[in-house]
Amino acid sequence: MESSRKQLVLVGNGMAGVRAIEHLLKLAPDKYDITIFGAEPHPNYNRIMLSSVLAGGADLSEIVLNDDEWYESHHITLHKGHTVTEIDTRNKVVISDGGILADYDELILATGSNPFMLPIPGADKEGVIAFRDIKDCETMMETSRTYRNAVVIGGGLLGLEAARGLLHLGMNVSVVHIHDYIMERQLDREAALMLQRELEAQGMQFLLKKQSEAILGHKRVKSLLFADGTSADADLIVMAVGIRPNTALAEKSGLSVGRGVLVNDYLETNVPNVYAIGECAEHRGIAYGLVAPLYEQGAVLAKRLAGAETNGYEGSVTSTKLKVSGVDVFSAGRYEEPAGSRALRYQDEIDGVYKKLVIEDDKLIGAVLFGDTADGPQLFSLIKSGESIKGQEKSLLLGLQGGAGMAKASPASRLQAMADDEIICGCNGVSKGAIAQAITEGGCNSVLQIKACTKASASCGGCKPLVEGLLELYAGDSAVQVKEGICGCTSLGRDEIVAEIKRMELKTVKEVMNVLGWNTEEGCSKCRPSLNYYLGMLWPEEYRDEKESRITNERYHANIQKDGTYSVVPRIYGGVTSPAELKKIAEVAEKFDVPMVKFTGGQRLDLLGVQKKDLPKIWEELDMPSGHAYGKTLRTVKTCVGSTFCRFGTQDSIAMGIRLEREFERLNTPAKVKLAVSGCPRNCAEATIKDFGVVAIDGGWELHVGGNGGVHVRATDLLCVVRTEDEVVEWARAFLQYYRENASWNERTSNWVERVGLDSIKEALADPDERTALGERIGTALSVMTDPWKQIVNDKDLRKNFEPIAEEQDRISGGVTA
Ligand SMILES: Cc1cc2nc3c(=O)[nH]c(=O)nc-3n(C[C@H](O)[C@H](O)[C@H](O)COP(=O)(O)OP(=O)(O)OC[C@H]3O[C@@H](n4cnc5c(N)ncnc54)[C@H](O)[C@@H]3O)c2cc1C
Ligand SMILES: NC(=O)c1ccc[n+]([C@@H]2O[C@H](COP(=O)([O-])OP(=O)(O)OC[C@H]3O[C@@H](n4cnc5c(N)ncnc54)[C@H](O)[C@@H]3O)[C@@H](O)[C@H]2O)c1
Ligand code: SF4
Ligand code: FES
Repeated sequence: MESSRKQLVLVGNGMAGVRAIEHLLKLAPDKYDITIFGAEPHPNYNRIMLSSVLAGGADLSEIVLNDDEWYESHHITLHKGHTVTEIDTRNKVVISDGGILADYDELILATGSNPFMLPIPGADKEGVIAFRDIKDCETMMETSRTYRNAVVIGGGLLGLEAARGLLHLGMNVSVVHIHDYIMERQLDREAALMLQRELEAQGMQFLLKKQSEAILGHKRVKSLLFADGTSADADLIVMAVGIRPNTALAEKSGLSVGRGVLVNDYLETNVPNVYAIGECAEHRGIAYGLVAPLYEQGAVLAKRLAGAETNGYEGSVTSTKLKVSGVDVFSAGRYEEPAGSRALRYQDEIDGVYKKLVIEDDKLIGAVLFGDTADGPQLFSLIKSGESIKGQEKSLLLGLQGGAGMAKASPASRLQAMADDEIICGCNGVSKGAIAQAITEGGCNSVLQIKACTKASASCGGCKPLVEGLLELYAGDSAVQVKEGICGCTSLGRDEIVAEIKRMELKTVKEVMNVLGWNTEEGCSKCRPSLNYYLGMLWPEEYRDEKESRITNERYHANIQKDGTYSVVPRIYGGVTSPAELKKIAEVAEKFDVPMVKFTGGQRLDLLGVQKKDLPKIWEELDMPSGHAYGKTLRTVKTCVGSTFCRFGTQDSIAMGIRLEREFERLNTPAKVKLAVSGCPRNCAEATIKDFGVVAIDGGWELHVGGNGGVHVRATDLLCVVRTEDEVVEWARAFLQYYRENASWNERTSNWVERVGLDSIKEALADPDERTALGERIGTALSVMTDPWKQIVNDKDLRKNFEPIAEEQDRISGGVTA
């Protein structure tokens, strides 16, 4: 039987197009058979969040907006990885590069934009990319593992967010900008200079007034040459110099195209039954590059397609917020003072606050805020409403005040006066009405619940003050301040989870998720390994470790390398080996054709480039304990030669190091733990950048904690000075157990010590009874830990996990990666 539904085809599986479909499904769920083509091999994801992924604030798996199941459950045919190459508007059919044909009654084009790539010589070299999609994000993360110098061309929103992410990844980052100050499309000079200073303090370098002329290098980029003859070293160049609406398909198909595909207030193009929305569309001369207007367009188009009444789309006023942690920047409307306007400025160089309001005919037409952006959402709503702010200008500049009238009103009465369809969360297109409904009818009583229910505040976070205001307005006393959850699956923080696991004696990951009301069925790559760790830490003797909740390296007890091979690092206590041991390692390396044998920074031998299938055989032949170079556990104890051989040495650092390594090998810890022992204050073993560092002094030992030699170098804090080797071990046991019991999963001691403060740790460990109790608990944990490779080598079933077929199954079923 032929379907009575009309055929709707969407080209472009991105934020604007899919949002329109979501609206349509609510308005007219049965009207259309829907087919979506998407050039990217992913379901619809939140492009905005790519900046957060790069900066370490989110995982790629967390940014999916509509997963494959969503398409299936709404009977949408999704062609992922298919680019539509032709539209036959006469016969109403589209054709993809893979040869798929789809008839349409109505067709939506939502093809987004292409990043603009400067057409300079060398722009096609390896290492020159844009920042637009998941692939670019992955390339940057991958590149940062091998290369040092990154150059971002373009000091706009995208360029600065990319630069911040690359800094987080440990690269040296220079931002090249063509003007004499950054973000000139959103900020005035004063705000831009304050921003630049702040970003420089974070480690970013700026090359201003630079015209890029050529990219040099053989196959891969080596440097960027400027018109003034100077150059910058570059292993990676990210171009962030603006975007161009992606109109090629529309143009080829005979649609009218200006800067974007031309549309009227109903998002109709010049060809009947063909619509365009999102960044590819041009409406009243504007092609937008932010999501809020695209969502507004999507809502109008959905009404049009559903046959519901709509006044059409009349254009949008936009606001932006830079998503860089530690920096608050907000800009809305006209910031550049057009003729006939007046500006009010407030600048506080001590606290780093700058505010500027632009006023025309007694109306607020623009605002720039730096350092204190709390009033941003309210100022933005005044800009949009166009109401008079006469007499209120100064109070608005210095902070919103109470009184009569909208401009003077308190935030609560201001929110009350807003229309229900006014958008509160621009990033996710959530209206005041939708949030109010979630609170009054949906029972949400915290910002986190509103986020889970409506997506408001889930992206840039700029609307959070408004969401909090609405919560206060509608939930009153029942509103609860909930701390940020450990991930998007729960609103509970680490301490609450650990306390509840203990109180209710929860014993499995699944049980914790069920009992504590997880909002996802399977959890995610953040909460699953965390829960696995907390359960193992709390119930060392009973808990059965869940392999599937471990990160990939821990599941295979080996570090996966960039080419998909693995590494083997046998344990060499204290870094002291013997000719016989070296011979054995050499023979194994030769026998299995190991491409590289290398000393690690922690004084161990690393066999690199090993195939997964060979891992059990290599470990069997080595017959040495695992060096645990892959896990969140004790890695190595680095030692100097100490008093046995060194003329400066006051104590036997080698013996101390070996003792500590034998004591704590295999210990599960929240994050990796590195130790070192130096035989005198010259500190050749670099103990003061380790998680637990021991430095010999005359008549005793200094114990140092919380050091880190990685991306964010941190020198240790002195915990205490002790006299004997036994005391060193006693304090090490107490410190490590206290860390195990109180830090969050994946939190290095350096971050933990900073967070909780050294004094609180000293206080907790000061009491000898408490140290003994902690020592006993770590003893229990250590007593149940076994060598993983001994176990695998002797277990036929476990060995099967390393066979190629298991590998393929694992790839298909997916797992946690980190
Ligand atoms: C890193 C980054 C951070 C950002 N941050 C913010 C922010 O904080 N706030 C904000 O408001 N905006 C932000 N933006 C901009 C925002 O992401 C875009 O405005 C928005 O994604 C545009 O939506 P769209 O659907 O029009 O285009 P897109 O999301 O780009 O979707 C278009 C899709 O169509 C596909 N496509 C193109 N041609 C074809 C074809 N012929 N056949 C099939 N598929 C095709 C493309 O592959 C793409 O997947 C950011 C953008 C980036 C890159
Ligand atoms: N937080 C946010 O809202 C956010 C974040 C990222 C991206 N975006 C959006 O994504 C789109 C792309 O962002 P964008 O920053 O690339 O675009 P943009 O057009 O806003 O900024 C590009 C910047 O590059 C500079 N530039 C141009 N040519 C240059 C050259 N040859 N050398 C050096 N600098 C040069 C420009 O002066 C400008 O400041 C925009 O629509 C933006 O709004 C928004
Ligand atoms: S730390 Fe002191 S004892 Fe150890 S090698 Fe250096 S100088 Fe010698
Ligand atoms: S405005 Fe960005 S998350 Fe709401």
